[in-house]
This record gives sequence, structure tokens and C-alpha cells, in this order.
Amino acid sequence: MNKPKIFFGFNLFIFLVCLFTLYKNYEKSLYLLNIELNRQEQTNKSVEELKKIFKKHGTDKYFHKYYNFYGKFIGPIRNEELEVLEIGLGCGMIYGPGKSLLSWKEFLPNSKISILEYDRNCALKFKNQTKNLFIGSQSDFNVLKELEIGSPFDIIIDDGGHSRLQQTRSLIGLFPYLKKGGIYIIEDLYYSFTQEANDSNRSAFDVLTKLLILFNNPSFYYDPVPNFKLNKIDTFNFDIEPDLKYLYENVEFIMFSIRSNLKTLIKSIGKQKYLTFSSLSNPEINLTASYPSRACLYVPGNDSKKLSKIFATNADCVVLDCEDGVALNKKSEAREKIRNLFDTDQRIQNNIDGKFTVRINPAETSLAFEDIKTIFTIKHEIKDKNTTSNLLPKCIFIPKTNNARQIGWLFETLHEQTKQFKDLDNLNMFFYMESAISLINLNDIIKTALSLSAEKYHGRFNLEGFVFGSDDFCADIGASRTKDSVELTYARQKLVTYCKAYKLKAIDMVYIDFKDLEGLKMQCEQGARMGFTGKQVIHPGQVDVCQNAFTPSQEKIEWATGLVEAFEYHQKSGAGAFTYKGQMIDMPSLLQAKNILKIIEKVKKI
Ligand SMILES: CCC(=O)SCCNC(=O)CCNC(=O)[C@H](O)C(C)(C)COP(=O)(O)OP(=O)(O)OC[C@H]1O[C@@H](n2cnc3c(N)ncnc32)[C@H](O)[C@@H]1OP(=O)(O)O
Ligand SMILES: O=CC(=O)O
Repeated sequence: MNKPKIFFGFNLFIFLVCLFTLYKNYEKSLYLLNIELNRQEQTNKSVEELKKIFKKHGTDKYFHKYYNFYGKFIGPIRNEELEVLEIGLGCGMIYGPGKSLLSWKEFLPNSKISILEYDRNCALKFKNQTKNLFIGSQSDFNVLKELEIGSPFDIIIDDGGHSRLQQTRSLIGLFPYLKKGGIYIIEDLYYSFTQEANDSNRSAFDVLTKLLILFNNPSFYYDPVPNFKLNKIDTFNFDIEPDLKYLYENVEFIMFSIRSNLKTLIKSIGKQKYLTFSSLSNPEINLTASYPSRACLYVPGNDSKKLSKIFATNADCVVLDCEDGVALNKKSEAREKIRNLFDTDQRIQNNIDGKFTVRINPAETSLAFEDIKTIFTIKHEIKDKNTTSNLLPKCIFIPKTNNARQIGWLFETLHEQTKQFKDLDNLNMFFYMESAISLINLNDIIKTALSLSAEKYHGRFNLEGFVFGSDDFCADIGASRTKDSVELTYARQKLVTYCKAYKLKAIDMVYIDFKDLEGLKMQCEQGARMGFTGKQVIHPGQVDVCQNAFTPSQEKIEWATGLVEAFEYHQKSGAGAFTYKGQMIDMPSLLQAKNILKIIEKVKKI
């Protein structure tokens, strides 16, 4: 035998086997990739379809953006014959009852829907549309036992009263009636943190958390929000309570079905229950809006020439004004011109988020009512129903907010005027602090806005921040303006502190001497050092100076980047405090450094 030939033949054989294996693996990867792509396509399709269905029927699931995870988790099985139980028909809802029932009937065409509802009269109206109609309280174990007749369920959705007792008892009482592999969803878990929901020591949120801790496995946790993570949990050690044992043994996967709008959630918690949360969550949940507000440029709404300039400015925010920049006899002209812009200009429609905003007149005045009526309306709705979503302003500035009552008026008026436009979810808002009484009432105003929005209007209105109306404030307290603004120090500091406590933006005062760019620069830098997010400007020439001052310098960015790296290094070696560039560094410095990096990230995106 010729040895080299055998050797060559053997090598060729090995080579061919490798080639074949490679090819097979390649085929398999392609196959898997295809499955994954198909799955993703299916999921995206389901999410889009469900979004349309929720919107069409007007359920608040649309405002909460729940189509995102319902589409993802239920979408793939939507054509199967499922047994679905939903708690709550929405009988007390502003939008009327039965909206989610109708949505499920459309989205899950082959499924049977059962309902548990507390309000008998309301429930009976839907008898013919449900497979089983159970009437009674979701926190009454005797009522819950009756539901065994309809069981086992593939999907149970708790969209009932949302109180702590209701959510926990239903979870414990109904979980045994869930099919193996079924899905149990609790909506609006955030409600556990509100005052009204406080009817039990333990919330469903606590139960789920406890289970997560018991599982001690991060894969049980579905993380709907970036940066929102459980802290290390292996230090916890406690016995399983008897009624959690069943859940512990049977739960396979936990997903926090908190509203997708976590920002509203956290704000609605405010400070009162924050401890519960911070034991769970990373302290730097990103709550500030996804766009910066360094320069907010006022443009009088009646001034066509100035309006024609708004697309040329690189200001982060343009405030189309109906208030002080517009004379009384030009108010209606301003409204009409602003409305016309939103109706007709494609550029405003393409750039709607945060950039083009409207300042109306003060709440509770007939001027404000007319502003809302004219501007928050859709003239072209009939023309093309699918494109109406872009036609309403997404952000509104409300001056002279002095007390909580005005906030009630504002929300009610906006809601009444716009409720037919289902698109208007998450209208961002800036309130103005421009009087002594407004400064005193700040906490009350913020808390009212957050809780009213979360609990009554389902996150439809989103308090984004406050603007300091310095000139009106000075007039109100009888102060005289000085170059270094010393007379405003207390008000500015208080406003920034309150805003930051509630994770809101704080917009600093106007520099009216618009030709003095040196003076402007100094005041901008002073505001940025105090913690303001941005500043009001009145002239296009002020924009760059202002935006530069509110953009962290290269030196600051390098400092922050280095500090974050050094912090991580020292944490690993067990040092809480350490020296960095000659300064003592601990957690607060880290958070400041991260704030700088967050601003930069946002500025880069625009
Ligand atoms: C104090 C508390 C508050 O409430 S502040 C908010 C209420 N006040 C306002 O909205 C005022 C906004 N600003 C203005 O109306 C103007 O800037 C004032 C101060 C009147 C000065 O205008 P004007 O005399 O035209 O200035 P200018 O000749 O230097 O203007 C140069 C070009 O820029 C334009 N311009 C000016 N301001 C704006 C603006 N705010 N938005 C858009 N464009 C603006 C001017 O029209 C002028 O354009 P052009 O070069 O002539 O084509
Ligand atoms: O509205 C603004 C002010 O400075 O006053």
C-alpha cells in the first residue's frame, strides 16, 4: 500500500465529513434563524393587530399599551380554542363597560370568554356575550370557589378592582383553576402602591416578589423596562407561607404585568411606598423623558413670520404660544394658526415628540378653554382615519398653575374635549410655577397631577416637568430683578428640588435681554449648575448658547465615564468610598456621573 495515498485519502475523508457537518449545522442555523424570524414577525403582527383592536373598542388596555405584552404572549396562540377568564367588565370606567370583552372576542376568535364582575346590573347586560358570567367579589373566597365550574382556564386576566386584597385573593383563589402551562395576568399592579388600594398588608406585587425571591432565579423575571432589575436576592431567607406554597410549586414563570408606562407608575408611587420599591429595584431607573429639553424657544402663535422659522431652529423644544407672547385681540388668530400647522405641515407631524409644543392660557379661564377646544381637535380626521394620530400636539405647557383644583379642571377639560380621539394617550405636560402661592402649593400640585393621571385618566396625562415663570414670580412677590438673580435663589432651588424629587424636568427662567449673549451664558451656566434641565428662550439667537450650557462639557463626560468605571472596579473589591481625581467618591457621585452620561445619550439621539 502506498502510505501517502492512504494518508491523503484519510485526510480527504475527514475534510469531507467536516464540510458535511458544517453544511448541516449551517442548514440547522438557517432553519432556526428562520423560525426565530417567523416568530418575531408573528409577534409584531399580533402586537400591531391587537393595538388596533384595543383602540377600536376603546379599552384602557390601549392607553396602558398592554397590547405590547398581550400581543407577545397571547398572540402566538390566538387562534386556538382557549378558555379565558377576565375579572372586571370595566363597569365604572369613563369609557364604558365591556370594551375589553369585545376586544378579546375579536382577537381570540375561537376562544370562550368567561367574566367575573361585581356589579350585577352592569354584568347582566353582557350575559349573552360570555360563556360563563360569574357575579360577586373577586376577594371573596366563596365566590372564587364557584369559578371551578368554568375551569381549567388557559388564561386568567385580573383587570378587576386592583386593590391589594382583591389582587392577592384572586391570585391565591384562582391560580389552582389555571391549566398547566396557562397564563395568569394581573393588570395595573402599580395600583398596589396607591392610598386607596391600601386595604391589606400584602399586595399581589409583594406575593410575586416573594415568589421571585424564593425561586432565586433571574430567569423568572420578565424585565419590561431597561435598567429595572432586582437587586441581589440571595440574602433573603424565610419560610413559605401556606397559601403561597401552591403558587411556589406551580408557578413556572413570572412576568410583572405592570403598565408599560413605568414612568407614571413610579410617579404615582411618589415617596410614600418607595421603600418597598427600592428594596427591589435599581436606584437609577431611568425616568426622565427620552428627549432633552435644553432650550425651549417661545414663538408667538399669531406671528406667521416667526412661525415660518420653527423648522430651522435646532432648539430641543419649540413652544407655540397662546399666552403672554400674544395680545388679547390676537388670541383666536394664534389658536387658528397653531391648529393649522398641526393640520397641514408634514414636518410638524414627523417631529411631534416633545419638540413642537403649545402653551395655552391659564387653567380655569375661558381663554384656556378656547385654546384647548381649538387646538386639541382634529379637523382632518374623516379624511384619513389612519393618519390622525400625528395631528394632536403631544406636549402642552400650562401657565400659572397655582393650586391642585386647576389641575382637576385642566385634566377634565382636556379629557372631555379629546376623548373621541383615542390616539391622545400620554399627553406630556409642563406646569408653570410663577407665584408665591404656586411655590407653596408645589407638592400638592404635583401629587394631584400624578395621582389623578394614574388613577382617573389611566396615564393619559403625563406630568413632564415645571417651568419657572420668573418675571411673573418677581411681580407677585414684589422683588426687583438683578443681574445675578439673587432674589430668585430660594424659588429656583425649591423648584429644582421638588422636580427632582419626583423625577420631573425643571426649566429655568427667561433671559429677556436677548442681545446680551454673555449675560445669557452666565445665567444658563448658573441654572445648569443648580440642577435645571433646560431654559426658556425667546429669540433664535439664544438657542445655541443655551443648549451648549445645558450640554455637559467633554471634560465632564470624561470625568463621568472614568468615575463609573472606577466605581465598578472599587465595588468589586469591596470599597464603598474611594478617591477619584483627588475627590472622595461614593454612591451620590456615581448617580451624578450617570446623570451626565444619560443627558449625553439623549442629546446624541436627536
Ligand atoms: C417673560 C416671560 C414670557 O412669557 S416669555 C414668552 C412670551 N414671549 C414671546 O413669545 C416672545 C418671543 N420673541 C419674540 O417675539 C421676538 O424675539 C422679539 C423679542 C419680539 C424680538 O423680535 P425681533 O425684533 O423680530 O428680533 P430680531 O429682528 O432680532 O429677529 C431676527 C429674526 O428672527 C426672527 N425671530 C425673532 N424671534 C423669534 C422667535 N421667538 N421665533 C422665531 N423667529 C424669531 C425674526 O422674525 C427675525 O426674522 P427675519 O430675520 O426678519 O426673517
Ligand atoms: O412666563 C414666564 C415668566 O417669566 O413670567
